[in-house]
Amino acid sequence: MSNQPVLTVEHLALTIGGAVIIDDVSLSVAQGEMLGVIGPNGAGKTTLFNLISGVMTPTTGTVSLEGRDVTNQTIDARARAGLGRTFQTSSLFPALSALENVRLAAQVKLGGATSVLRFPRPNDAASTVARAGLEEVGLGHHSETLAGVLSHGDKRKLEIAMLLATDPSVILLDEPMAGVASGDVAGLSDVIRQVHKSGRTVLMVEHHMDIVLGLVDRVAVMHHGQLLACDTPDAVMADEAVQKAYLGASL
Ligand SMILES: Nc1ncnc2c1ncn2[C@@H]1O[C@H](COP(=O)(O)OP(=O)(O)OP(=O)(O)O)[C@@H](O)[C@H]1O
Repeated sequence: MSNQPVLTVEHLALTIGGAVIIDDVSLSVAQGEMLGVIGPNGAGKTTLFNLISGVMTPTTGTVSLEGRDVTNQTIDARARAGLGRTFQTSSLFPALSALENVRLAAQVKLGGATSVLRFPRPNDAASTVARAGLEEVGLGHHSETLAGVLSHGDKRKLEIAMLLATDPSVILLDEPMAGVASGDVAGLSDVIRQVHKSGRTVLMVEHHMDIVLGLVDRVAVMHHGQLLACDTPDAVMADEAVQKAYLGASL
């Protein structure tokens, strides 16, 4: 991990119909860092991801990627600049195989027409990238399995493989453990750990506190649209304001 910030948000704010959703949030994430984003329901975590990824435009403030202001850039332009994102809801094509799903994502990155071929040439560039992505998330043995019949845990891994096929330098994971059976959580967090270890910068919204605290370098705590704390897991756990935000629940 270097100290060079790869993602910076400064004085980010979003007001909708008079309601303040995000309130003056500033933070920066270093190259190769893994940052967890936690906070009670409705705290603004997903909205923060929406502002970073370009799904929403802030009322004020800026988002910069590798020192370049991308605040007014489209989602696609940010993706081309190296920002990748998963959503809380699944973004898979259930009737296509795991390999075909990742292959489509790879085709988008490689350029040219996207097409779904039942028998793609096995060694074209997109297939090669897709197979590597599936191997990286431990789904190599499921390449011909239809995405729709995979377990929730494997679907999440497949979404990560699709993201990897677009070769992002910064990855936003929005509640990757949502809906995943408890027995699959450890395997999925191993995959996320590996993705991070391979040098990518990762931001992750996650409600499973034990998972977050065990994976990340720092934790950002959102509360009522504000950034309450952003520090190491130990420092955040000891922070009184954070404890209060969780209504006295022990973290
Ligand atoms: N487009 C919108 N219009 C109006 N209010 C919105 C909009 N998007 C989000 N909000 C409100 O902003 C607040 C923050 O929502 P957000 O989904 O970012 O919270 P969250 O921390 O991700 O919550 P959760 O953990 O439940 O997913 C909520 O009160 C939500 O109702």
